[in-house]
Order: sequence, then C-alpha cells, then structure tokens
Amino acid sequence: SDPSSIIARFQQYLQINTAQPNPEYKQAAEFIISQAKSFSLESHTIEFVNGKPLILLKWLGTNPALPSILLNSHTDVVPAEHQKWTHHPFGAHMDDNGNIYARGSQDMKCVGMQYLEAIRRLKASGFQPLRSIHLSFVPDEEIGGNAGAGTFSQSEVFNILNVGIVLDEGLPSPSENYRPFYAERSPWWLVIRTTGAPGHGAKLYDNTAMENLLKSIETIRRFRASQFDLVKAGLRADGEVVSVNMVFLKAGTPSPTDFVMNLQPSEAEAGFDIRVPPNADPGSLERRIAEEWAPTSRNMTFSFKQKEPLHDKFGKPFLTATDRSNPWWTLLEDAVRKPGGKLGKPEIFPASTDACYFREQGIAAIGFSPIANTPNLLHDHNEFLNQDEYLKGIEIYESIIKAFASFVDPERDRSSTDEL
Ligand SMILES: CSCC[C@H](NC=O)C(=O)O
Ligand SMILES: [Zn+2]
Ligand SMILES: [Zn+2]
Repeated sequence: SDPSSIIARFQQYLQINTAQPNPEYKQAAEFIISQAKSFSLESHTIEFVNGKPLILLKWLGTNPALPSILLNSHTDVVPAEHQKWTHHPFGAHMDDNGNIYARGSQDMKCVGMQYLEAIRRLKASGFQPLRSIHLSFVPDEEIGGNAGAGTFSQSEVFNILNVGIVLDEGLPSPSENYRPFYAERSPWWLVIRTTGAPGHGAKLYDNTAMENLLKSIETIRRFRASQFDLVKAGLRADGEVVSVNMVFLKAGTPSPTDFVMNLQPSEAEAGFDIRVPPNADPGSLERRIAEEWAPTSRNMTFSFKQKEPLHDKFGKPFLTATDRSNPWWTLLEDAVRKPGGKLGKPEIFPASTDACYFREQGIAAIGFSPIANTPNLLHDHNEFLNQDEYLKGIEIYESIIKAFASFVDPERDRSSTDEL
C-alpha cells in the first residue's frame, strides 16, 4: 500500500465525527470492520451498552494457547469548538507541511489506524504470529470508559482472550524521544460545600458561606502551589505530584437578571479535579481534605463525584513493571529502537486512560503513542499530526507487534511450546 492511500485511510477515520456526547459509533464500527475485512481479520462487535459498540479483531497465532497481545484504542474523541480551529476538526485537512488537522489525530485515532496498518503490512509480508493478536476499538474512554474497556476488562469475553500484554495510548512528545507510561494517576473529583450566616451585603461579620469557602480555596491553592513548585523545580515529573484544579464555583442568590448584589448567600460550593499518583498515601490526602479543606469547624461537607482507588485490596498499586521482571518491557525497548525510534524514561500518565482497567485485572499495560517531535495538543484546539510522524509510527508498531507476537517466554512458555 502506498503512503498516499495509507494517509487517505487515516483521514477517512478522522472524518467520522465520534465526538462526545453523541459519537457516530455506527459509522466508526462499519469503517473499522471494512478495514479488517480488507486484509482478512476476524471481527466481532459487542455492545455491552446498546448503541456503544466495541469492535474486537483477531489474528490467530500458531500457538493460541500462549498469552495473547491486546492492542487497545478508543473510538470516541472529545468535542471541538469548530470556530476556534484553523481547519475544521473533522475535515482532516493536510497543510503544506504535511500536518493533518483533526480531533483525534493525536487522541487516539492515529494509534488505532496505525495498529491496523502495521498488521496489514505484516500479513502482506508473510509474517506468522506465534501468539494471537487482538485489537479492541472501544467506546466512551473520554467519559470514563464504563460502557467500554471497563465492562470489557471484567467480562468473560475478555477472560477467554488470555491477554498477556496490553498496549494503549500515551502522549505526544515535543522531543525525539517517545514517552512510555507504566501507571497513571487516580482521578478524585471533589466537591466541597459550606453553609454560613446570611446577611446584608454591607455588613462585616464572621462565618459567612463565602468566607468559609474562600478560606478553603486559599488552603487548597497553597497546596496546589507546593505541588506545582516541585514540578517547576524539576524535582518531580507531571505524573508524580498531586494536581488540584478548581473546575467550578457555585454561589450567590439568583435574581431574574443575574445575582442579588446586597445579600450574602447562605450556601456556597466548589469543585476540584484532583489527580493522585499511585505512590501517594491516600489516607493522608483524605485527612487533609477532611481537616483542612472541608473542616466541620467551618460548617463544611464534602463528597466525591469520582474517586478511583490507588491500590488493589492487598495494597498493591496498579503499576506495570519496567525492568527485567517484565519481559514485555524489554521487548518494547528493543523493538522501538530497531527501526530507529528513541524511547524516553517510563512515566506516570498525568490523566487517566482505559489502561487502568487492564492493570486492575493484574495485566501488564503500557501506554504508548508513537508521536515524537510534536506538541501535545490532546483536547486542545488545532490538534494535528504530521504525515511523516504517522508513517514512522506504523513502522514502530510493525516492529513491536512482530517482537511481541514472536516472544517465547523461557520461564513460562517452555512446556507449552515444546508440545508444538
Ligand atoms: C475519570 S474518567 C475521565 C477520563 C479522562 N480521560 C481522558 O482524558 C480523564 O479525565 O482523565
Ligand atoms: Zn485518549
Ligand atoms: Zn482524551
């Protein structure tokens, strides 16, 4: 397949508007299935939730009893403010530099299509995988993944696949080094509320709801600054500190036009997106919230809209090893290097992805998007990917898939391969 038809297929996928909250999942599913058919990959569609298809593709290995490989990607994208883009976010326009502009060009339709293109080429070259290779195209990652990877990872369908290693999305790198991820921070979405004494807007008195809330906001901001300072000083990476960002504020007494100006309200609340690294002590953060951010002494209460655990029930954090103990990691390092790729140090993903669901099942999962020399524009305006970077990524996946699918684990697979 020549580069221009490879790029045309990428553009076709990008042009399907799978933006939340109303993704064109049916069109995306039809497109993926037709791609799979064009090079004879078996496909299944599963709807754990009606109207939200998960597409599962399979390339059978010569020894399907060995743990298999799962290449995961999500089909949905976040919304885009069309007017604020230089090119239409679902036009997939390529400019004179070869940059392709589209929502999903980095997050993560690129990866899904690169998997397919790599497999198309490996098949054409006559390569035979020893291990079976599965591809999952999952819905709803951008809204938490419950209807997609969440349910899938706990299903019998998944269990039967006997997955040994999952690849999922990473982040673009502005340098020449690709960025691999071995864990991610847990989202804690906190709402704090307070009540206070109402009164005349002209009166100075203690214990108003606004004062109570503002004191918390000041405390939270100091904590935010302390964490951010560690990053700014180069002492910690983005994923290694607790981030806190205020995402809404709700207070005031409504009037028909806007707000009553001379009345101090009796209630106020604020919301915070908090991300907690896997090595943090959740108990100490919980105490900080209860004692300093929402103390009962200021009439405050708090609740979580989302609170992902940091560990399993044995206290083990959800991490994928990146040393000799994990042969997939070593294979990835070598396979990226082979076609000339460079791999940076493994990092903790600052936000969250579907990879957490697979790690929760105790399965090794590596977040990796082969996007170097590119600004990180995930969820931003004018998201783009250069065509050469995209094509290079296909070579990288060819090398990784080849290495993973051929891997014989001397510790685990001896007896099972001897039987062949
Ligand atoms: C807690 S579900 C939200 C998942 C979302 N993932 C990508 O941006 C995120 O905010 O990290
Ligand atoms: Zn994503
Ligand atoms: Zn995203």
